[in-house]
Amino acid sequence: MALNIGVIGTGMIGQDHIRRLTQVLSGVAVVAVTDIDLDRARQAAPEGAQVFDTPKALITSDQVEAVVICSWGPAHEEQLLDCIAAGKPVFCEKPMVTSETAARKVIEAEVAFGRRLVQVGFMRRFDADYRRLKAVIDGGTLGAPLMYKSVHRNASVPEGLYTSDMPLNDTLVHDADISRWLLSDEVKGVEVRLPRRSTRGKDLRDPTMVLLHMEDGAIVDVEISVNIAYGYDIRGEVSCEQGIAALPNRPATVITDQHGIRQAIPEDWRERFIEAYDQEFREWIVAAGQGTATGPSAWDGYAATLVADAALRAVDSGAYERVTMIEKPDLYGPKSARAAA
Ligand SMILES: NC(=O)c1ccc[n+]([C@@H]2O[C@H](COP(=O)([O-])OP(=O)(O)OC[C@H]3O[C@@H](n4cnc5c(N)ncnc54)[C@H](O)[C@@H]3O)[C@@H](O)[C@H]2O)c1
Ligand SMILES: O[C@H]1[C@H](O)[C@@H](O)[C@H](O)[C@@H](O)[C@H]1O
Repeated sequence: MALNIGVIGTGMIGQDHIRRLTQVLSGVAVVAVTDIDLDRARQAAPEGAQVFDTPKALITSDQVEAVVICSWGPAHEEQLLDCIAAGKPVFCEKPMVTSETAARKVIEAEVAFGRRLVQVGFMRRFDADYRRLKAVIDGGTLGAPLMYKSVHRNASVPEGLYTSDMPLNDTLVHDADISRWLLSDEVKGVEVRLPRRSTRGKDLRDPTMVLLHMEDGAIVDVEISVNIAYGYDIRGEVSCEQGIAALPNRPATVITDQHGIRQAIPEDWRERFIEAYDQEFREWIVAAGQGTATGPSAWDGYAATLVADAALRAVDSGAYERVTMIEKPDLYGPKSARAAA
């Protein structure tokens, strides 16, 4: 029997996830959709799916067994809390929420419910290249990780919708999460450096350099550009005591013509992480079918939110900003990040 899903938010990624849930993956059916733009929801609705007027009506509908949230970050808190109140497994796109207070409310609600329901859309953890990179680090043959370089480049971001805090509370959250996961460690402090602005970014603070200080002493340098023009370029290199481990270049057809010899670069996240998104949903469908969630948790969403908040403070203060986490509830596994890895 297929798991009946309701999708909230039918913009770019909502439509892409509806495509994979209806055309790529099995064991699942999209039976309901909603968006504040109801016309967009109607256009995106797969055949036979009901269009709901509000997220709450969709979440509480008897037809819907599990929910996928693809609305804007600031809307996630209320929708997540409604899913938890309804006891329904929920996949929530990153950022889980956009403030520490909201993140703690989600954690408190899930802990009170007593079972994991939330998976956050940190798809890099499902990417085969990142998984192989982590296996090398965890294998220990290169010794302890000392530094990690995370390069995060978007060709462009939607003007007007992508606002000045978003390099830190929408884009950086991926690098924060993947750093914690790859290094099996928590972030204890954040610094931000602002280079000369790109004129392509107009009013945006772009590019941005962020230093994440990890508990074990490793330092991550994150280089974010959200208007780099040439494509979606994600790089990662871990520098260890006895060697370097890096993400490979993505294989792409080698084109030779009058302009030279070249390989195409993905246009955006949909292309670069297509297999990773498929895999994150394969794993989500299995867990949601059992009434729970695995994968990146509300705790991971909380941790990334704290890093984003600290980075935003660091922009204002120009100083090192500490990240202070609450004690990890048992629901989210071992207290130490290393034991949890
Ligand atoms: N994991 C990834 O790589 C990845 C990639 C893209 C986007 N995202 C995340 O997915 C979310 C959506 O991004 P997008 O690029 O699809 O944006 P988008 O603007 O294209 O789509 C968002 C949609 O949500 C709708 N919406 C906003 N608030 C709503 C509300 N309160 N209730 C119902 N509908 C609402 C909007 O009308 C819009 O149709 C964001 O949180 C973004 O950070 C993640
Ligand atoms: O919402 C998107 C998405 O998360 C992409 O993966 C990221 O590269 C972008 O910077 C962000 O705006």
